Amino acid sequence: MTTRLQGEARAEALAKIDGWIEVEGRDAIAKTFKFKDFNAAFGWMTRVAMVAEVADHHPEWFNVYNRVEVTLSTHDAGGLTEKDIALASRMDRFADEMAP
Ligand SMILES: C[C@H](O)[C@H](O)[C@H]1CNC2=NC(N)=NC(=O)C2=N1
Repeated sequence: MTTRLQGEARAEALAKIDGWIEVEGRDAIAKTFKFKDFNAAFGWMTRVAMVAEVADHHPEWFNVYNRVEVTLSTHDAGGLTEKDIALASRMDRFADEMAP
């Protein structure tokens, strides 16, 4: 069972990902991604969905047109774990690959 990130390990993990904020009142991280248009946003979501399903670790997200608001937390652990950091990294990498 994955354990919640705390203390130094948490700080180190958060330092590895860019642009993610800690959600107030909940042990989770969040980031808003913006794309060229809806197709680009949905294409990115599709790529993320594939790796999320394989990892059995799923994002909470909300999409309108070219914007995707993402929140990551590990429900089973009741907070932020390495699984969230790993998914956040994949999301960032996929978004970078789509940049013009
Ligand atoms: C039963 C199933 O494996 C669990 O509910 C998985 C599915 N996806 C999940 N996603 C997230 N974000 N956190 C979890 O704890 C989680 N658990």
